[in-house]
Amino acid sequence: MAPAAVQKFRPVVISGPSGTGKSTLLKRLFAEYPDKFGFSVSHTTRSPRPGEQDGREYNFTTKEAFLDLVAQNGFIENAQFGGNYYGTSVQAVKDVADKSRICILDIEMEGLKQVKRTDLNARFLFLSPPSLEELERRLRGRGTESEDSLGQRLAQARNELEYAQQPGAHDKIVVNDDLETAYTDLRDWVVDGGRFGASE
Ligand SMILES: Nc1ncnc2c1ncn2[C@@H]1O[C@H](COP(=O)(O)OP(=O)(O)OP(=O)(O)O)[C@@H](O)[C@H]1O
Repeated sequence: MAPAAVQKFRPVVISGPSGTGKSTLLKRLFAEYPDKFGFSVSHTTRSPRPGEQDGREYNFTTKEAFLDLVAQNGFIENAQFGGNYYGTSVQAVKDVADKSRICILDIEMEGLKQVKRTDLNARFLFLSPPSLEELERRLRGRGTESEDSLGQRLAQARNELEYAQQPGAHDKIVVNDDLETAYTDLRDWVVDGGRFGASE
C-alpha cells in the first residue's frame, strides 16, 4: 500500500492563546514559502453564497451528513454559529497532504487533543506570549475585543499555558516576544532544513 501522504507532508498544528501572534507569523511564513503550505477546507451546513464553490471556500454539506460525521469522530473541531454547523474534518487535512502541501492547523487546545487521537502524523508547535500582561496589551491594542470577550480569551489563555507546561504536550514552544526572533524560531523549526519534519 502506498504510504499516506501525511507521512511525507506532515501537518503542523500551531496553537496558542488568542492574540499571541499566530496570524501575524503564519502570514509571513506563507509569504516566504508560497507553494509549501495550505489550510484545510472546512465543512459547513450553511448555504453557499454567490461565487462560493463546494470544496474551495467550504465543503458544503447537510445537517444530517454533518452530524453523521460528528458521530464517526470525523471532525477535529466543530462548532455551531448562528444556527449553522462548521467543522474541520480529518479528511480535509489529509486532502491538503494529498496535494503535496503541508497543512497548517491553527486550532485551540481541544482541537489539538483531538488531532493527537488521529493518524494525521502531525507536529505540534505552541506559540506562547511573553506574559499574560503582554498578551492583554496586544489584545487591547488590536482593538477587536469587547471587555467580555477579552476576559474569556485571557481565562482560556491561562488554561492553554498550563497545558503547554505538561511534558509532551507540544514538540516545540516558541515565545513571541521579539517578532523577528519568534519568526526565525518558528520558521526554522517548521522548515527543519527542508525536511519539514519528515524522516527522509
Ligand atoms: N512580537 C510581537 N510584538 C508586539 N506585537 C505583536 C507581536 N506579534 C503580534 N503582535 C500584535 O499582537 C496582536 C495579535 O496578533 P495576531 O492577530 O496575529 O494574534 P492571533 O494569535 O492570530 O490571534 P487570534 O487567535 O485571536 O486570531 C496584533 O495586533 C499583532 O500585530
